[in-house]
Amino acid sequence: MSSNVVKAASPLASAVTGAMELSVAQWLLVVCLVAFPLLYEWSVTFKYFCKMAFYNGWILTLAILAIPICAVRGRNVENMKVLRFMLLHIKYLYGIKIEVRGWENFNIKEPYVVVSNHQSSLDLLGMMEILPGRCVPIAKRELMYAGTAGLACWLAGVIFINRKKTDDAISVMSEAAETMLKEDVRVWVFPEGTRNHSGSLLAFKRGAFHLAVQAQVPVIPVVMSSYKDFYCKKEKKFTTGKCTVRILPGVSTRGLSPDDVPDLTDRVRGLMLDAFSQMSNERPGKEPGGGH
Ligand SMILES: CCCCCCCCCCCCCC(=O)SCCNC(=O)CCNC(=O)[C@H](O)C(C)(C)COP(=O)(O)OP(=O)(O)OC[C@H]1O[C@@H](n2cnc3c(N)ncnc32)[C@H](O)[C@@H]1OP(=O)(O)O
Ligand SMILES: CCCCCCCC/C=C\CCCCCCCC(=O)OC[C@@H](O)COP(=O)(O)O
Repeated sequence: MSSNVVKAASPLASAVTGAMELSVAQWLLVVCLVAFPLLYEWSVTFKYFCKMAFYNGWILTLAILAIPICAVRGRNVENMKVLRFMLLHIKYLYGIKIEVRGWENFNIKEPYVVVSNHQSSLDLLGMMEILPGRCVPIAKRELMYAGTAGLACWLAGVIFINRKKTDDAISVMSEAAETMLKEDVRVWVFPEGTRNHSGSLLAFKRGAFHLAVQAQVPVIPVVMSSYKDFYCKKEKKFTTGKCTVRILPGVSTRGLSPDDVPDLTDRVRGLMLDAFSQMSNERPGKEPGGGH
């Protein structure tokens, strides 16, 4: 009888002894494996940091794959296609539905300058969704030093500007005007010049419009709807959601001179602000015609 009791208790006993034999590192692993999913579901903030860390980490990792493919061509705008195809799936990983309107406005053979609003690094998703052929973004110089992503950007012909040195930035953009025409390249600029998640548009810098006037090419405004429903840096919120990207009709710059740039800038910003407000009113749960 007593030997039976000993036998019955032995699996439990050996499990307890086994558990006690776990090293500190193994215990930590067990706690992490249990705590991580619980915390992820329970804390909106924890989820936000995990999703942002993975977003950046995944881009840096994808860049490792992109670099050797792009290196075959050397620094070349055609490499932008490689980056685009590498990044297109991220919206599925994050459950972000992107609806595009106005594709027909990109049906222009000649080069043009795309200007779009800049809410966060997530803009990369909307940008890659619609990026036209032979189109490169203008980016702050700091991005060039973002490890593998910086190198991939350089190989894809991204134009880097030093925002701290206006003269340098202007001369890089003047060079870009020549390259656009000589090499049939389109340029994507964020005229707000920095990320802005205030729910509106900042004042526009004029570089993009000088560029378009110098090259005498149209400006095509692109507006991405507010991410407010699924992403907010301040509240540390990042859920799934929907974003609408609208490509507006091109604005001609033919015959315009540098003196017309302020007016052109205001006109394009006005068009984009109208579209942005309209799209904010269309957000699910909002009455059409209601406020933001
Ligand atoms: C797999 C791996 C994938 C990796 C990811 C890949 C994707 C990466 C995507 C990356 C996305 C990254 C996204 C990003 O990184 S966004 C951040 C970087 N982008 C920008 O900043 C672009 C927008 N900025 C501008 O256009 C600015 O105007 C610049 C930078 C040019 C100067 O700004 P600054 O603040 O220094 O000066 P200012 O604007 O007060 O201008 C001063 C005066 O100069 C005049 N002026 C301006 N321009 C020109 C010109 N061309 N010819 C003649 N004149 C010109 C202008 O009218 C003004 O005069 P006035 O009017 O007051 O008399
Ligand atoms: C070994 C070195 C590791 C470095 C790690 C760097 C982490 C960065 C990782 C991945 C890069 C992701 C590419 C995201 C591209 C979007 C860039 C972006 O949105 O830049 C912001 C810029 O428009 C405006 O800048 P500010 O709002 O003025 O600030």
